Amino acid sequence: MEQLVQTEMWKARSLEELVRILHRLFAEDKVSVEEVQALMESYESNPDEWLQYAQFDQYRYTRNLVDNGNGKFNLMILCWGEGHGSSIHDHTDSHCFMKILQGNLKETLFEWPEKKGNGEMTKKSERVLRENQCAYINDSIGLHRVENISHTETAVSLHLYSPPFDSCNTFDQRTGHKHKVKMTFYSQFGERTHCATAMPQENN
Ligand SMILES: N[C@@H](CS(=O)O)C(=O)O
Ligand SMILES: [Fe+2]
Repeated sequence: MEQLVQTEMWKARSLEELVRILHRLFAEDKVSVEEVQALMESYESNPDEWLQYAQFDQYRYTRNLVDNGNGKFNLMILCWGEGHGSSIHDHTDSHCFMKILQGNLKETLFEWPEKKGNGEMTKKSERVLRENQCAYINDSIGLHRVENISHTETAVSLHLYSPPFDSCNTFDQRTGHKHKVKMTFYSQFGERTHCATAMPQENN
C-alpha cells in the first residue's frame, strides 16, 4: 500500500515543548536533519525557561546537560563568557545542532587535515550565528571552532548531539595534529557536577 509521507512543520512554543517534540522525533527509526533544525529554530529563546541551566565559569565555556533524550540524544546549554571559545574539533561521527539562545557566536569551519598532518589547517569559511539561528555540522561537513568574540556580552547556545558522545578530537591549527579529549558536564539538570572539563581553548 502506498504510504503518505507526512511533512509536518513543528513549532516549539517553549523549551519544555521543544524537548517533548524532540523525544517524539527521535523515537522514530529515521530522523530528518532538516526537521530537527527547523524545529530548534522555531523555538523563540526565552531566558526564563533556560536560566536554571545557564551556569558560567570564569575561564572557559561550560557544558550544562538539560536532557539525555532517552539515550538517543544529549541536549545541553553551553555558556560562553566574553572571549571564550573552543579548540578546532570534530563531533565523533554524531549529528550536531547548535542554536543560539543569547548573544552571537562565530563559527569557523576547517577542512580535515591530511593523514600525516604537519602544517597549518585550511579554513573553509566563517560566519556569525545570531540569536535563534540554528546551525548544523557533522564530520563529513568538516571541523569547526566556535567563539564568543564579544568583549562585553556573554553568549548562550543550545546543542543537540545524536548519538550522544563524551569525547572528541581537538586539532592544533598550526600543525593539524589531533588530540583526543574527554568532555564532561559543568552541571546536569541544573545541579553543579564535581568534575568539569571543557575543551581547552587555544590562543591563536
Ligand atoms: N562541540 C562542542 C561545542 S562547540 O564549540 O561546537 C562541545 O560539545 O563542547
Ligand atoms: Fe562543536
